[in-house]
Order: sequence, then structure tokens, then C-alpha cells
Amino acid sequence: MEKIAMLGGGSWATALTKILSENGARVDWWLRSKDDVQHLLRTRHNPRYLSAVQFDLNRVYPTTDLEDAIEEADWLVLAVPAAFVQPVLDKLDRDTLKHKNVISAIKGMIPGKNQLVTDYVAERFRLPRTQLGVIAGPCHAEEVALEKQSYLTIGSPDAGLALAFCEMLRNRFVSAHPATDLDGIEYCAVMKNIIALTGGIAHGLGYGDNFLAVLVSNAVQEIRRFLQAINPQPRDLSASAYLGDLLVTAYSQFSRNRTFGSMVGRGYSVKSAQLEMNMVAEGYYAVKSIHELNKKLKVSMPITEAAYNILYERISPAVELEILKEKLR
Ligand SMILES: NC(=O)C1=CN([C@@H]2O[C@H](COP(=O)(O)OP(=O)(O)OC[C@H]3O[C@@H](n4cnc5c(N)ncnc54)[C@H](O)[C@@H]3O)[C@@H](O)[C@H]2O)C=CC1
Ligand SMILES: O=C(CO)COP(=O)(O)O
Repeated sequence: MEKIAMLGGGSWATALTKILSENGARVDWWLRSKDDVQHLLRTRHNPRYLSAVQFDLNRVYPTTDLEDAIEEADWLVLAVPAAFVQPVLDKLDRDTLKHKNVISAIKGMIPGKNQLVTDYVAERFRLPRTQLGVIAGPCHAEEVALEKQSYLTIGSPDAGLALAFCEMLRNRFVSAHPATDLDGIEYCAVMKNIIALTGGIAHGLGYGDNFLAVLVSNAVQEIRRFLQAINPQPRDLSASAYLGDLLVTAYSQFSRNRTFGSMVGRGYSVKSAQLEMNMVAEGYYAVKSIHELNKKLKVSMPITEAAYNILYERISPAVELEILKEKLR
């Protein structure tokens, strides 16, 4: 039996725990909240996210004890928002993860450090990149809960590791495929959130589908330029791990980043939009990280800069979108 430690109590951790445990793995599930763990043990449901999903407690072991959750696991799956990775993992001894594979399900960067999650894990725990992977692809937790057909890509420089994790995920409604472009996939997953957020702002301001289609087309070019500058290598951005993820986030009713952006476009402050959502829009933090990384790279990134000006320089969304409008083709 595969032994997995799942870190995070949010919707993605809940969806992944469902997939992995129903496929027969043992999942030691670390959640921050004692109340949520108690609720899970009593009712077999996560009270806060995807609460219709029922877990088999012979395979799923909820706990608030991080070291306990990790101790026996062969695989660690990180599914806390990027902002909490450091506070959570820095509690662990540097050797704790020595013989474990670490898979990041996170689509965000370590704030302040502006580092990919897998780069941070490799550095902090002195792990070779062949023990690391990412879960990517267009996949909303809500649709996993409804068992709708979904596709995931596991990116890792170790093809064997990627394939092994794909096999743990595949089921009646989940297809999973391996890929080797760990960095490209991880950066793209971060950047698509910025695009969805900006698309949401435009939507909140009253721009329509015609504009969104042009924004997304320009976004593909912006992402390509950035990836070429930060991690140049041949990659097919039309693959679902890149373009598919961008499309689902930009268009889906379930998108956190689009919803957050739409609130900002309608006049909510960042704080009030965050409070109302009860979910994390990674794009808000990603804008700052990518903006800071780009100070050195100097890639042309009009969409990211528009989002940065709105969210961090407090420039009016309407004014910034007027400027962006002139730059799109
Ligand atoms: N929800 C989805 O459909 C998908 C989410 N992801 C990624 O998964 C990651 C987790 O996002 P979601 O599960 O959507 O989160 P969420 O928005 O559903 O829930 C927020 C989570 O943040 C946790 N949290 C809040 N404060 C915390 C703290 N101080 N320390 C640790 N955790 C804290 C909450 O307990 C909760 O687990 C993100 O990087 C997201 O981009 C990736 C693919 C799909
Ligand atoms: O990355 C995701 C789905 O692939 C989730 O992010 P959003 O909720 O912003 O779409």
C-alpha cells in the first residue's frame, strides 16, 4: 500500500485525498484545525471544503500532528497555499524528508523569496530534484468532488517518479500523464492565476468575452516570453498542463482567481474581497513575485504589470485597463 502524507485542509487537499485514498493509498492527512480533524473523525466529512465528500477512515487518517503525519509516508503532497509553505515546513527538521518524494500541488510561489515551491523544498531539505514533482493541469477540486472527467499532469525530472504518481491518481474520471518540464509547468501554473485575476478585473468592470479572448491570447505570448527568459527550453505551451490550466482558470465559474479579480473590478478592496471569498486566490501574491523576478529579466509583461499596478500601486482598475487595452493585439 502506498503511504502518503497530505498537507493542507483546503479544497485541493480534500479532492486529492479523495482520489488517492479511493485508489487504495493510505493518506495521513495533516490539517491545521483541531475542530476540522475532530469533525472528520466523527462524520467522515471535511466541514469546510467539499463537505459532500465522504472518507473511508480505514485509509484516511486526519491529524493535527505534522511529524506524525509524515513519519511513515513515502510521499509528501503539499497542498497548503504557497504563503503557508514556509511557516508549515520550517517546523520540520532538515533531514525529515530525506527518503521521501515530495509532490507540490501548489500553484503559487514562496512570497518574499519569490521562489518556486519545489526550489524551496529542494534547498530547505537538501533534496535532489529527482525526488520532486508537481501536480498540474486544468482541474478544479469542485469538479473532482462531482467526479467529472479531469486531466492531471505530473511534472518531474524523474520520469519514473512522475509515472508512479500518475498511476496513484488514475481512476474512472481522472486521467494523469507524466511530463519532465518541472520548472516550466510550475511557473505557468503560477502565471495563469495572474491572467485569470486580470480577466476577472476586466469582467468586473464590464468587459465582455471578446476582450477576454484577446487577453488570454496575449497571455499565452506573455507566458512564453517569461518562460523563455527564466527557463529556456523547448516546450509546447498548447499542452493541457499549460494552456488548459490557463483556460479553466480564466473561464470557469469555480475559479478563485477570476472571482477575486471580478470583485476588485467591481470596486471591492483587496482585503474585503479576500475576506468574502474564504478561499485563497494565489494570483494576488503571484503578481508581486513575478513582478519582482521580472525586474532583472525585463520581459515585456503588460498584463502582469497592469495587475501589479492595480493590486499593489492602488491605481484604479478602470484606468489601468484603459492602458492595457491599448497594448493588446
Ligand atoms: N482548489 C483547487 O481546485 C485547486 C487548488 N490548487 C492549489 O492548491 C493550493 C491550496 O489551495 P486550496 O486547496 O484551493 O485552498 P482553499 O482556498 O480551498 O483553502 C485555503 C486553505 O488555506 C489554509 N490556511 C489558511 N491559513 C493557513 C495557515 N496559517 N497555515 C496553513 N494553512 C492555512 C486553510 O486551512 C485552507 O486549507 C493553492 O496553491 C491552489 O492554487 C491547485 C489546483 C486546483
Ligand atoms: O488551478 C486551479 C485549477 O486548475 C485552481 O485555481 P482557480 O480556482 O483560480 O481556477
